[in-house]
Amino acid sequence: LPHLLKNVPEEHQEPIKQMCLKMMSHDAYGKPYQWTSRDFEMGAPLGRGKFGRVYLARERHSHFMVAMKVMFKEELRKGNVQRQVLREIEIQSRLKHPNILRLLTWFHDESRIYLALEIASEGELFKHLRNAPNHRFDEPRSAKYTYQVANALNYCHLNNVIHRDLKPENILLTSSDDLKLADFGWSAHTPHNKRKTLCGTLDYLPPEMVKGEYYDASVDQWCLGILCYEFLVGNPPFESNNSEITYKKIKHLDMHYPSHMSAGAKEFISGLIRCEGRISLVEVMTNPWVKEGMAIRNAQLQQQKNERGK
Ligand SMILES: CCc1cccc(CC)c1NC(=O)n1cc2c(c1)/C(=N\C(=O)c1ccc(N3CCN(C)CC3)cc1)N=N2
Repeated sequence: LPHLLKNVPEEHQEPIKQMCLKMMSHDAYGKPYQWTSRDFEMGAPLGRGKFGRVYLARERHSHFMVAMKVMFKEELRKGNVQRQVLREIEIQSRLKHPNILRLLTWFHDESRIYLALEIASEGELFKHLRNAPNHRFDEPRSAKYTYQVANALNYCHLNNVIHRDLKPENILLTSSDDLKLADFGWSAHTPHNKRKTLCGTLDYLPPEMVKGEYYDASVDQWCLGILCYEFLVGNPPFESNNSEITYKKIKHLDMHYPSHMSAGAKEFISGLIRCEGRISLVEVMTNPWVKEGMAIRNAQLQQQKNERGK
């Protein structure tokens, strides 16, 4: 709760506490309060994914705002993804971290499943990447976001979860320029040595997955390297319009660094995009290029805030 309240002005904190007490409350028989869609007023649509739509919604009594993700059971059954959604719910409801989108509660009726999620008011990160000058972020901004994703992934690994589907489309941005890892549909509990059915974008797949070999949590370090490269360059390093070529490039680490990239960034990324001996997530968070970049980004934002405040 404290981290949810951190950005909330004093006078609004009480209704939120009431709502959270209701969430954690139990009736006389110890049964937790059962939420239904009637507890919420549905608002503007925020976005849509393959299996769901997300709307702004407001809890009737506390006026607490949530992002309500609505999925149709029939669609999930047809797409054969019910198990994934249940795993997403089970995993995301347990994870509590400032850079992981909170699943506040969930419920269902005869035809739909509802996930009441934390709001990220700046939406999908990849839209900000595409709209940035030259379709790429500067090094301080890329370093800060890389730090925050590493922090979230490290927390996941400490909780025996690997995300496995890291990409800009699955990351949301808040109004305080913080990232939120969302969409744990492909996450899994470690140790997880089963083969993963290939799906989604190939650009982020590590060599061990491309070759169908066994893999461990370090796949998330590889994906973090690809993500950081995409922040800095605007596209992932092995991208091509032919999946066979993408596979080959991944297997042979056939990539190049554009001239605008600093030596610190290149050296950092090459510590992640490699077959063996990827640097750990803690080493990512203590890397000089990452730490200095993050400090510069936060100082720039503070400067902008002071300017606005004048
Ligand atoms: C159902 C949608 C879906 C499917 C699959 C995976 C995911 C996670 C990324 C999701 N989204 C999801 O779960 N989401 C959970 C969420 C969430 C999505 C969200 N915000 C937005 O989607 C959003 C979009 C655009 C936006 N504006 C666009 C125009 N700008 C000028 C101002 C800002 C502002 C907010 N907050 N919590």
